[in-house]
Amino acid sequence: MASLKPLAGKVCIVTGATRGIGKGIALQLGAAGATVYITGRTLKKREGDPVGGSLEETASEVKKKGGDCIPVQCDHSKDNDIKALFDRVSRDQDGQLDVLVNNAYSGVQAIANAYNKPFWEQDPGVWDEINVVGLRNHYICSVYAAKLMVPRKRGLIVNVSSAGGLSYIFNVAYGVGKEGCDRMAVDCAIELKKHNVAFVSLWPGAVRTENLIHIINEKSFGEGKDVKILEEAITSGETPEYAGLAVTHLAADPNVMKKTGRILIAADLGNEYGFVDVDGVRRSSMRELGFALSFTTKSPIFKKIIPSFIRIPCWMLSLAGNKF
Ligand SMILES: NC(=O)c1ccc[n+]([C@@H]2O[C@H](COP(=O)([O-])OP(=O)(O)OC[C@H]3O[C@@H](n4cnc5c(N)ncnc54)[C@H](O)[C@@H]3O)[C@@H](O)[C@H]2O)c1
Repeated sequence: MASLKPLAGKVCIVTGATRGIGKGIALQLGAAGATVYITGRTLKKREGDPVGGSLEETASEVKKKGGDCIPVQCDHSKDNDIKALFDRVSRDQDGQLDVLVNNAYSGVQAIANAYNKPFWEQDPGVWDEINVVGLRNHYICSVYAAKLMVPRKRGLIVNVSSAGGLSYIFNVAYGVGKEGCDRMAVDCAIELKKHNVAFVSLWPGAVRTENLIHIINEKSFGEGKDVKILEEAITSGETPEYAGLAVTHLAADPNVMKKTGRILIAADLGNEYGFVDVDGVRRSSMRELGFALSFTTKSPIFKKIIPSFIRIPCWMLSLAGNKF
């Protein structure tokens, strides 16, 4: 009997999947029936690691959800490791790669440590901590993925980005990196379109990852009203699997090429495809007027009184970038 799972027979790579959003995406792709290659530097569980997470643990959880998961140790700051990953997938799968999720990120702790410090007071190395894995590596992975996808005339590449690509959040190196992720999706999509390969940028909302929860417990962001609001947004935020549901629905969408070259907000995809978070919560998009006003004015009343279908159009959102 044919499998009913929507991604049966699809081959996916999720980079940086030992924990956090990468793990959430791997779990959902696996549950949807895909063969999922996951990458990271840590193969086995490390005792005493305060954040935790390993390739073996993610692979075992993906398998429990019924997916096929292949862990590949890969340091995404090393070009040779990245090339070896794509060589392996090509060899194993006879050149088939359907989905690449560029998610690996090494900057979360650095961002927290530098919170509220202007760029000139930060160690300039923070740029590399954030953008070598979080931007440069995404480009290199995309080159190798496109080499596999273009001849087969199908595929989907997703950059995991954030609203930091639109306007200032956290720090300069973060925002420039996120805007780079978004622009990479837009520009690569122009060149890939005639080959029927889609490239999008995905903005999750605040996500309660293991790493961020650890950082909050350690008080790495410091103290103060703004920190409290940030911490509340994270602790009540999306589960890491919500971004996974977004990617899974995109990967299963026969019309995904209509979305190529665009920035997609995870909660907008939840509304469009009709999914809620794995904890049962309907997530709000930053494009919902009530949500946006409540967030900017720090007053929950707008979210309560303005219906969620009243939305800010995307063209108006881009004005918040304020670059002209
Ligand atoms: N957490 C949030 O609230 C949130 C919201 C929106 C967007 N995002 C974005 O999602 C992405 C993932 O963030 P996260 O919060 O899950 O981060 P995280 O720190 O929890 O996880 C990052 C993953 O990348 C891996 N990694 C780091 N350096 C690596 C390297 N050199 N080689 C291989 N793997 C490496 C880590 O081991 C881990 O598996 C980032 O682009 C982040 O900006 C996060």
